[in-house]
Amino acid sequence: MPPADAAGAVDSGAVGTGAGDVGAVGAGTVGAGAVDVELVGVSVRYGSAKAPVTAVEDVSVTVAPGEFVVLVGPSGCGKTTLLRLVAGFERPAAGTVRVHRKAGVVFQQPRLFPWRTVAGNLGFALARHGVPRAARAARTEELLALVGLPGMGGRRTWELSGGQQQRVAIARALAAEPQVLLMDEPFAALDALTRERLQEEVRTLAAVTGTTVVFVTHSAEEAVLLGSRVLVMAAGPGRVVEELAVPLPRGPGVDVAALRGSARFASLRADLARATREAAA
Ligand SMILES: Nc1ncnc2c1ncn2[C@@H]1O[C@H](COP(=O)(O)OP(=O)(O)OP(=O)(O)O)[C@@H](O)[C@H]1O
Repeated sequence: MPPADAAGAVDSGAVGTGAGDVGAVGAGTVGAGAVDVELVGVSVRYGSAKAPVTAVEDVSVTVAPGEFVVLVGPSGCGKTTLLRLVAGFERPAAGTVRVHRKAGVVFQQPRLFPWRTVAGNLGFALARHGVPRAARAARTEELLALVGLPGMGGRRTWELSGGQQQRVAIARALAAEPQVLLMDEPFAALDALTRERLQEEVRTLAAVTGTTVVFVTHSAEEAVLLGSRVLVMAAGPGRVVEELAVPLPRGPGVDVAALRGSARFASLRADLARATREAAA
């Protein structure tokens, strides 16, 4: 992801358009049929005209409001490329990308401003989002409470653990009140315990707030735990080859530890592992 996006938020309903596509969609509206994200026949090419690399080819995906869609697949199959398209950081060579509501991005690395405090980082994002100065302190506290860091606004970012920094990055993305959260392997750099905690928090947060999430991971366990739907991709060129619905319970009352240990969870994870093995073959 480009450093220019260090603040981690996409300010408007991002729309990438390619050759022969249709027009833009404004932020803050939900299109007919209640779709938040639409990719139709999308291809992305990198490289030069003489030596093009087709990163993804003819991908069509729709994401409904409140869905938690996870992209999995082997390295190089185009997961990040699809997320970057939705974020508006890439333009398709063919096909259409429409994002009907405001999107925010969380990267693998927190990318916080080290010269600002935690509150300073969030205040910057709130200011960019147009929140008046007088309202920023209260909103900062609300965001910190939401990600499990109440009262931590005065801390320097380099005083925080990796997990705490990533929580701040999630709070920063939430500062713009996105209805669509785009998360690119956000927990990949964290230790196993912190990762599990944040998985549970994001799972609950998405269910409670109704936020739509598109999430990239390499982990079948993470995909099944978080996703209401998992899209399995294959490489060469990148494409979606299988889709798995995950009918597991969600929301604040769910015992996620028990869920992880359940036979149903194990069976879904095995189904996904088989599908990703086949995709990589
Ligand atoms: N800026 C770029 N220039 C040239 N090729 C690129 C660029 N970005 C990605 N690619 C190529 O596009 C393809 C898809 O890359 P992408 O990063 O989307 O895959 P990925 O599934 O997210 O991979 P990983 O799981 O390793 O992060 C790869 O072949 C990659 O080498």
